[in-house]
Amino acid sequence: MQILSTPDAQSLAADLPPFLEIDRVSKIYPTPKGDAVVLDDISLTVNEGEFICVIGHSGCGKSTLLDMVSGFREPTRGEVRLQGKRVTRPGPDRMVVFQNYSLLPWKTAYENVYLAVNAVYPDKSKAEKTEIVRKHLTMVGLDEAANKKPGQLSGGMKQRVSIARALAIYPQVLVLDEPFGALDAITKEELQEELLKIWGQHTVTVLMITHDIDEALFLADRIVMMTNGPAANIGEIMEVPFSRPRDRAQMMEDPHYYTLRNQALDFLYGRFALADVE
Ligand SMILES: Nc1ncnc2c1ncn2[C@@H]1O[C@H](COP(=O)(O)OP(=O)(O)OP(=O)(O)O)[C@@H](O)[C@H]1O
Repeated sequence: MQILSTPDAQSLAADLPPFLEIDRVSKIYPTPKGDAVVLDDISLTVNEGEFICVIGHSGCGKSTLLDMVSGFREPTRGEVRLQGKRVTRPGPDRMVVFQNYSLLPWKTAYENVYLAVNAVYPDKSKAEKTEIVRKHLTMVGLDEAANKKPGQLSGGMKQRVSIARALAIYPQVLVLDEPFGALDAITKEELQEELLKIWGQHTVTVLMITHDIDEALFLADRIVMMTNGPAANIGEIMEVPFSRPRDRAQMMEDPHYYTLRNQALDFLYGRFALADVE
């Protein structure tokens, strides 16, 4: 506040590009039956440090959209910019956590994280890299399991390793593609709380796909609700007004919670319900 009160600082802030911009992005896949327009003219601006959840029916193009932020796919039209710089390929400033963990099965939890840190920070000393790995495994509560391989870990523990690995790179943006979709309800709630704690400690902007409205309401600052494909777009953006740190029980006692929940349900199962498929 103080800093922005000087005219110079004000004009500096005004000159800065938005943190993350999805600017009139469309994605068209060529198919044997002709071009398939999956996403049509999507625009979204995300502030630094925001937590965004994206919801929408299966196949509407959520992964395609976030893949264009992570750089795994290129927009057919439009562009994604991070701090004014066009995204054209994956990079360590944007880390992704998938539902299926994608850990190397023959490496321990420690080694999985170390490999990523070593690949991005080859010039750091071994002691520094070890410190980063240890710190992030501790952060996700995995000190004890550091020397176990993925096959010896539960689904929740594997996802903790994936999150530690992504954050150990110190990305600016963390893309989470249904990270808790395969977990049981209790583990999922535990990991949601840990994710919020970690997000509070790191300066990281999160974009997360979920099918779970309660998860989105608990985690997000804004929920981006997508219309159905083909040619999907953003149908509505819901601001989630609950203060942080959030307390799940307290939130669920707030009548406003149910108003928002019903609004999201109405969007998905009323206005944008999927037609019955034969
Ligand atoms: N490489 C590709 N070529 C052609 N079509 C594709 C390709 N990749 C994805 N699609 C199609 O694009 C559409 C959107 O897929 P996408 O995986 O982005 O959806 P989604 O909303 O993430 O789905 P889900 O919630 O089931 O993961 C789907 O109809 C899918 O079949």
